[in-house]
Amino acid sequence: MATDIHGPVTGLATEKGTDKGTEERTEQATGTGAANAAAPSTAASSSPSVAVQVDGLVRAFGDRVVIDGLQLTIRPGEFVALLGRSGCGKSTLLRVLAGLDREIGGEVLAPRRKAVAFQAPRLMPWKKVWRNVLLGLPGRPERETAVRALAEVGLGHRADAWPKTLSGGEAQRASLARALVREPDLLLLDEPFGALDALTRIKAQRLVAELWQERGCAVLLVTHDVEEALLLADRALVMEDGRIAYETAVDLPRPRDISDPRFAALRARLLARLGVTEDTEQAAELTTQEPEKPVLDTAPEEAPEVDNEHRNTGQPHIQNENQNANQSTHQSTHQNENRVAGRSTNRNANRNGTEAP
Ligand SMILES: Nc1ncnc2c1ncn2[C@@H]1O[C@H](COP(=O)(O)OP(=O)(O)OP(=O)(O)O)[C@@H](O)[C@H]1O
Repeated sequence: MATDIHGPVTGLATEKGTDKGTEERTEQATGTGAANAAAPSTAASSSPSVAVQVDGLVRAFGDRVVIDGLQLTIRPGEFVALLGRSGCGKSTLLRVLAGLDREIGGEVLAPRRKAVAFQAPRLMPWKKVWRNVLLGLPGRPERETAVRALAEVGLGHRADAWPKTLSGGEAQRASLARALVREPDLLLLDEPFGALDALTRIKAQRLVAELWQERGCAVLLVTHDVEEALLLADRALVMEDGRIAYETAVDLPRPRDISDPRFAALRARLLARLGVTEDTEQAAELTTQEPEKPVLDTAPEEAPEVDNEHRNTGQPHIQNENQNANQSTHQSTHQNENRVAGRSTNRNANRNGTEAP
């Protein structure tokens, strides 16, 4: 499975057992920028309460500091949405977490098993769909492994198709199958629905919600869509000035209903925070009723249990408000076109005939 070590300094990856505990498949990377790339590696730490821990992350391109002392914690199984204005560094952060960018400062702790799905499905046109799904997997994975993953996203019947014969939604699902086949403890999604039409997008959101609930992995979803964030996530973050400037728990029952006044209130508040609200007065009123929590001014009520002697950077922790959000049980994910992300133990039983995108 995924074994890449990220960061300019290699950390020690641990794989203590064969069970799926995220805490036992965690890797750490530390760095203080390219200048310190030869610093000694640190031992990987593990904690049952943390899937991702980022302390003081810095990423600059030339003179331009895009990520500037960022702090982030994601719990195992937590679904987090990352919002922010274009160019604020969301994809850069995701690439760091994915281990695709090593020129960093600060410390990053992430599961060894992680997978990324981008907005563009990035399928190799000269390989059949099932071979695309297995791309990059170590060993000699069997076709059946790919077919199973494809079946999970409703594409089992297209295993032998060529990528160019897939629709946009099908290609995105194949990309998702490629991520899932890695059995990630952390699934990184970079605007995966951005290129899809509205209906396909809704179906794809449902599919991701169902897969998340079945798999139980932590998810970080980069999106520009506030509603999408609120439909899917336990917690929504806003990135600004190279940091997580704001976060809010999405403490709403699933499946979410956009007509729920609490949904509307959260939406207005997030839009206001992003500076794109159409109704500034309403947002201001809502903000007054329930004040925003600027992350960097918030005392850590529940500091994540990170057993890491290198973790004390003296920077404030991110408060996490979503202890139980992904533990709630729900009946169906298809009650309403505007509802997504219901928990089901039997996905097929709850699809109510609705096809995946
Ligand atoms: N390899 C690179 N070299 C130089 N600059 C880069 C590189 N990658 C990203 N940047 C710059 O870093 C900034 C953040 O980029 P990033 O793609 O992370 O933003 P984003 O928040 O994901 O934007 P969007 O929402 O538009 O996708 C941008 O100004 C971008 O131009």
